[in-house]
Amino acid sequence: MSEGLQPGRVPEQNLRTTEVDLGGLVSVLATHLYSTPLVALRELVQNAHDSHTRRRLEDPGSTAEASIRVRGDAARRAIAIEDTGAGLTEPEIHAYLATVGTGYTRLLREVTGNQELIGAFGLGFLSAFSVADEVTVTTTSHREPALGHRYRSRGGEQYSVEPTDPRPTPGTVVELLLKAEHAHLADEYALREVLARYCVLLPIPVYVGDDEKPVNDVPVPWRQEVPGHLYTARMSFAAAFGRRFEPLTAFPVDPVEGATDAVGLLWVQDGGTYGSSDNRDLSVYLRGMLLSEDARDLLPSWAGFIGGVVESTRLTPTASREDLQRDDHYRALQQALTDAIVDGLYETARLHPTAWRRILARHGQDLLGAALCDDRLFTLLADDVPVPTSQGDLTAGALRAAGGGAVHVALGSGGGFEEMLYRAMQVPIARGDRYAVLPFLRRYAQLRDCRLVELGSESGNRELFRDPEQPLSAEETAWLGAALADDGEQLVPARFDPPGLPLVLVPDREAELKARIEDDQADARIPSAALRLARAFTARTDGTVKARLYLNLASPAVRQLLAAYRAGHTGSATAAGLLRSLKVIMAAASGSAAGDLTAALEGVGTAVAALTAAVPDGLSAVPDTLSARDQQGEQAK
Ligand SMILES: Nc1ncnc2c1ncn2[C@@H]1O[C@H](COP(=O)(O)OP(=O)(O)OP(=O)(O)O)[C@@H](O)[C@H]1O
Repeated sequence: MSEGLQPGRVPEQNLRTTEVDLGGLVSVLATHLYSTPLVALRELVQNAHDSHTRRRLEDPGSTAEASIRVRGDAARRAIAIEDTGAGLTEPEIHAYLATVGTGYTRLLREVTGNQELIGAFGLGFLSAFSVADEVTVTTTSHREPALGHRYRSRGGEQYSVEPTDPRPTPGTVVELLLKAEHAHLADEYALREVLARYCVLLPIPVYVGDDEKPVNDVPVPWRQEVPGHLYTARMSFAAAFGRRFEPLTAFPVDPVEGATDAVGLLWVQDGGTYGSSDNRDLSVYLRGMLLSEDARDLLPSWAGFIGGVVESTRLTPTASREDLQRDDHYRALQQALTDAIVDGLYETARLHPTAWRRILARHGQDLLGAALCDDRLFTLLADDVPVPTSQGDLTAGALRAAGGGAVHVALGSGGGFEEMLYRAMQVPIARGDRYAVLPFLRRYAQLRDCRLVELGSESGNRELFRDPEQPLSAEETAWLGAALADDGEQLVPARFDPPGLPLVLVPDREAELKARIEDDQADARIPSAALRLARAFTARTDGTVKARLYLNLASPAVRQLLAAYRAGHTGSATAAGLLRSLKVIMAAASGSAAGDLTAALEGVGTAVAALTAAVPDGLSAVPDTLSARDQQGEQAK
């Protein structure tokens, strides 16, 4: 390292002061700091609110009614924000309002420790220039009620202050002459809607236009002292706040000693969710002002059905105050919210059975996934959450009872021979291909000590396909395998019903599932915790056996075939070829691809031709060494 680059070695006489290009800085702060022009409104209402708090601290005897009124004048393309707070003296205008990065509010909070004061950075006022061509501030300080001052600026870089008539009572009006592209902000309907959300937690009433009813008059449940009506208050707040969905239930967020001071309300939203849908909706307030309308990352990823509002003084906003620093407190709040949801769902199950039933019906799929991500939820939901089955939604307990003590789950996407058999027996089968169903039932079976029959896996099929009474010799098995099975198929001698069915091909659903969840796309569709579990379960299959070919040794056709083979009957190869064709045709009919259907159909014709070719000549058998084609050739001659 050269000497000049070492820290702390710059000679004193070389030190220069950094120049600020004020115009550039103002433009960046005013137009690029915030993501939406609506933030300017929030900042100005926040200043009005701080000014009331300041007035209360400095002038406790004041009898002035604290209120904020926002007016829109579409014809003049103007908005005015009016408060009856502390006002500003002329030196304060220069020192605080017109000095970027310095505000009185932060000083006041540091001196008084008052946590209701919102302002911190001394930047918010600049946002007015992001929406307005011209900003006028007319103010009278409560310290000098006989004086009025008017600040005026276009663009924020230069400003003027001139004396004017004092306001009738101390306070401030900030007037914005809007830029053409922001003219819509002057519409009072729009103002009402925006301010109702931004100001819902502010204690001072905020009015729009000449309204007599403030936009923030919805009682805040966690500030109520009427425990008797608390649930009703929570539901009304959630209904007023949740824009997209009705609430099904609502529960509190309470401070956690040593972890977070956050308070608020969470609710379960109406409106169906699916495994992959994410309607998490959380608004975060800091000292009463809306900081983030989409703080979904504070909620657990499995909680796609939760909406809510929280406020905390310990979260640290970014300078734009539209997002939060990911610090220790943020993480503590994440944990607290997860716990609040779990506790809230327990409370709902216990105290509000009707709501609980609706939640289970609406969000069954999401809850299956949630149960896999949190043990407490698994305990709560294991016996209540509906599982999709071949006979509609059933709880795991009902599935188990109907399955004679075992829970049956199909790994495939419906259909298939094994499912058909169970349907005939009236046993409901859970849809293992649906989101979270299979890992949920595996966990259920493990914890509740019950048998899980996975149709489509080797072990599940063993339930259907019993071992043969007499095992085949290795030589016979090899001959049958070569004659009947295609690549990736494993021949399994067995016994099953009905006896008329000689063989059936069953794809290995576990191998199919493995291929599906190892697909890159799975990451986007399935929450990671559920995916991890599912992958752990399919790790036990290597996927080389794609299908099992169960051969029914109880079937007369197969018995006959074996007898012919054992007797060295020359027609056994032809008969085996016929069964092979039958296998392919049946698999095609049940929707699973196996072998070449056209070749199989041709094979039937060839076999029939071969078996009938000898009859006219009175021959009892066709030479075994000839292939079907050769036989046809012979015939043609
Ligand atoms: N309506 C008002 N009444 C009285 N004083 C005001 C008003 N609006 C702004 N001020 C004064 O101007 C200062 C600067 O305001 P500005 O909005 O830029 O920053 P802030 O509110 O202090 O901090 P932040 O950037 O965090 O909002 C405030 O600290 C306050 O002293």
